[in-house]
Amino acid sequence: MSQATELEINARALTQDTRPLVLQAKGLVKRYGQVTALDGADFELRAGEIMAVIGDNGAGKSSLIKALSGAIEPDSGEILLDGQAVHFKSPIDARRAGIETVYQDLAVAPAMTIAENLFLGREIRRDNLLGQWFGALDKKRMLKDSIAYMQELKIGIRSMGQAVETLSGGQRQGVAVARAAAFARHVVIMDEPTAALGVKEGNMVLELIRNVRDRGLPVVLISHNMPHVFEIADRIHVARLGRRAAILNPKAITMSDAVAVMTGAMKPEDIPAHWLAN
Ligand SMILES: Nc1ncnc2c1ncn2[C@@H]1O[C@H](COP(=O)(O)OP(=O)(O)OP(=O)(O)O)[C@@H](O)[C@H]1O
Repeated sequence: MSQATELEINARALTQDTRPLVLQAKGLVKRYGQVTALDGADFELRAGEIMAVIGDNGAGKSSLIKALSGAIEPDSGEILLDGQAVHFKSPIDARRAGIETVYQDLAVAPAMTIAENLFLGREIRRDNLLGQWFGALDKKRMLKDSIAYMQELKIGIRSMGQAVETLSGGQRQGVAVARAAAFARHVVIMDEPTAALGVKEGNMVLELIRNVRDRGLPVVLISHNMPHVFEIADRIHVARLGRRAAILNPKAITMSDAVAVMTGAMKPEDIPAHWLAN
């Protein structure tokens, strides 16, 4: 082994990330007839990080995220949450396990208020006979909790009683992110959360994603927007041909380096060691 390589390996070992793995996938395979969407895909997410997932069209990003969030069942491979094997048969299973997903097409109910949206499907019942027998809702408590969540995430919305349809795109996305952050116990997955937004609104959502991470929830962020990825990601998972081509360190590379790995212009075996994240 050359001295340089040995030094590089030692330097990497010294800075090895020791934060626990929250979510992990090993060798996921998913076939649709003749098409192999996932071809032995690995994935990892550590506590306290934002992991961006990038890849060309058809690279298997959505299939990976769907497997992690219970929307599809892989044909083979393993998913581990906090080191324990999990088998999600539906998105409800993943939610119960503490994984919340925010989809691109905004799963908010426009005619309902912000507070109602935050608690949609998880309403708090009154802690008395009316609640127990007739399912009466504790609206006061939900309103109070909504205000607290939105303040914690620094989302500036004046009234929680406002219908979501009266909000801007960025604010709506904020409601969807806040809901996920409020209920996720382990992981928040976001599929292109800034795709439909203008510059200012996109930046607001990026700030929100940082707040979610800083509150202690690791985030998986699928995005085609390279500047956003480089602005916010701690590490970058590159999906290619149904596999993980590399985990890159955004602080050590340029956007065109990432694109080279994404497109295959840079082969995984040729990637310089200093481009890689621990
Ligand atoms: N339900 C499905 N039926 C058949 N083929 C599918 C299905 N879902 C995905 N595929 C195929 O699997 C491959 C990977 O798709 P996937 O959507 O995971 O990629 P992606 O990286 O998210 O792409 P994009 O950026 O275009 O959304 C593609 O060739 C796609 O056509």
